[in-house]
Amino acid sequence: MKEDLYKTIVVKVGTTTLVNENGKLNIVGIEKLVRVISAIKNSGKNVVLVTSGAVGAGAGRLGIKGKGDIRIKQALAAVGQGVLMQFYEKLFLEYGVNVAQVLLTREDLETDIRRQNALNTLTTLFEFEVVPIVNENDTVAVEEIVYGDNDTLAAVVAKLIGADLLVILSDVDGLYTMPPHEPGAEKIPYVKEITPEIEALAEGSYSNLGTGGMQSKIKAAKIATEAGIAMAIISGESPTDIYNILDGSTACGTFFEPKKAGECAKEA
Ligand SMILES: Nc1ncnc2c1ncn2[C@@H]1O[C@H](COP(=O)(O)OP(=O)(O)O)[C@@H](O)[C@H]1O
Ligand SMILES: N[C@@H](CCC(=O)OP(=O)(O)O)C(=O)O
Repeated sequence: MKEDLYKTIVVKVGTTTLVNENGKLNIVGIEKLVRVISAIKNSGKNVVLVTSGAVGAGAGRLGIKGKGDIRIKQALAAVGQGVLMQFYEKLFLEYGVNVAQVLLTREDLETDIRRQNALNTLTTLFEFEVVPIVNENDTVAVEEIVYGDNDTLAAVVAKLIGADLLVILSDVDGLYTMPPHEPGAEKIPYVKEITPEIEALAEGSYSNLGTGGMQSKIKAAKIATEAGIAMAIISGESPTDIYNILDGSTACGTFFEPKKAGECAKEA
């Protein structure tokens, strides 16, 4: 891994990578991810893991099917968040990496004093060489003040901590010209600029588990690249691709070029 290309990295993992369709945890997938993040951490970089999956894991634990209304989702998240953290704790500890749970709401990141407190906590965790594991605080985030998708949350956190790379792991290995289950869909390997044409390609989620689909990932890419942060969408099945990205490759999944300082975003 190149030492100086990317120093602070945010890795976001979606429910579709963490939880099987039957609601059980994807043990092999989570183990692979934890191993990669631990290796990156041990190479001396700062890493934040933004994890989804609380609602999905909670539904699996209680044997509840379907997404349900907001009240049900909040209760499921309260159950599933503990399930996820217990598993992350166990796996990261095997590699000698300490982790911390950080639950945030949009209000926390949009209120000056609370945003500063969140930043202080995250930078202090870096000083202690801890990997912060972030999720939205679903139990208290109600409709009007919710991000609702962790892609946006991950981009906002990346901007807050001055990250230089955001990697989004999904059940799809990048942005396609149309939802990948449609015949003729082709992967777009490199996005220099997020134009309205690029935005128009992205649709919502087609799975029972995911939230936001490709639309929220492109929204995240806009926030990140406009803040000068590179972003990649890669398959959750191959987290080792992150090593290649850290070595400077832009050939994995879809790579979004960051804007350079002084470059202005074009009006839509
Ligand atoms: N243009 C597109 N390219 C790729 N995926 C797309 C596109 N439009 C919609 N999608 C959908 O976005 C999904 C990924 O988002 P989502 O279901 O929210 O999963 P995650 O749990 O990774 O956040 C894909 O499985 C795909 O069906
Ligand atoms: N905060 C929610 C995740 C919301 C979300 O964005 O999900 P996903 O589309 O799977 O990344 C949870 O933990 O279930």
